[in-house]
Amino acid sequence: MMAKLFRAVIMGPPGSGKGTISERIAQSFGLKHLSSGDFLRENIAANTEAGVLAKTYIERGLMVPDHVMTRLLLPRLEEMTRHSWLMDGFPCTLTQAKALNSTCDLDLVISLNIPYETLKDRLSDRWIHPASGRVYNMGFNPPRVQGRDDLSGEPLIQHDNDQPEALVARLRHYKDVAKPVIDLYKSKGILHTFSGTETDKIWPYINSLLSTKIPSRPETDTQHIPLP
Ligand SMILES: Nc1ncnc2c1ncn2[C@H]1C[C@H](O)[C@@H](COP(=O)(O)OP(=O)(O)OP(=O)(O)O)O1
Ligand SMILES: Nc1nc2c(ncn2[C@@H]2O[C@H](COP(=O)(O)OP(=O)(O)O)[C@@H](O)[C@H]2O)c(=O)[nH]1
Repeated sequence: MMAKLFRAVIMGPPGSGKGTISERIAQSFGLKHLSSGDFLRENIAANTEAGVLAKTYIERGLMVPDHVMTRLLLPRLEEMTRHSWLMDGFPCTLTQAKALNSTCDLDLVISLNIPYETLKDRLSDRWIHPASGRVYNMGFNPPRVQGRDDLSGEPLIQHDNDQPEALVARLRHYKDVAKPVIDLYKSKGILHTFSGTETDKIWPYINSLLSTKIPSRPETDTQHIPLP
């Protein structure tokens, strides 16, 4: 049992490997992987009031407004008093970061810095199982059966906004909104940036950093657990 709970955030542009690396961290260190996208999808599927509202933005390829995100996520994080967690996809604006700040003290922020050409190649080949958010890449981690989710066997889809035409605008938007968030975490001394073109080469550095911060594996439950 770890003496202190560990709270971390992973940031990076679309396609930088946040989800992929989060899963590895969750498996290796027992942190719960919390994903803002998964949480939104669950609220949409459950037809909650916030889910219905969020859907109207997501369907148009827009970010969900800050006040909706914070109202949805912060109460859930406050409930996670007994768990160490890694948050993927939140905060992504300064307003969200300040709101998170007032709820908990983060121990560490991982920022992924991946070249544009790499993001473009990865995303044009990203396939998603919409119900679970499980992600595949035809070269890097292909499904066992082409076009089908490994666990459910259901069809995989591609998102229009993963295609190169939409990517430039998404990246520009990410850079604009993420910069003040990154500056905030840098000023707090908790930011760690990793650059490269291959997740398998970045991973050992993240692994060894976390090994110095999290001495033992805190929980036996290694599964990805979306927020309740
Ligand atoms: N922190 C957030 N603030 C506002 N909107 C968000 C946030 N996180 C997620 N969303 C919205 C916008 C996304 O289009 C949608 C799905 O999120 P997500 O599953 O993270 O997919 P994504 O494809 O946009 O991200 P990425 O490409 O970085 O994996 O939810
Ligand atoms: N070719 C390749 N694909 C990768 C690598 N790392 C992740 N991917 C794939 O790239 C896509 C984006 O990764 P993902 O983890 O979803 O990134 P996120 O958008 O930041 O959460 C997915 O299809 C991954 O399977 C890598 O090192 N090489």
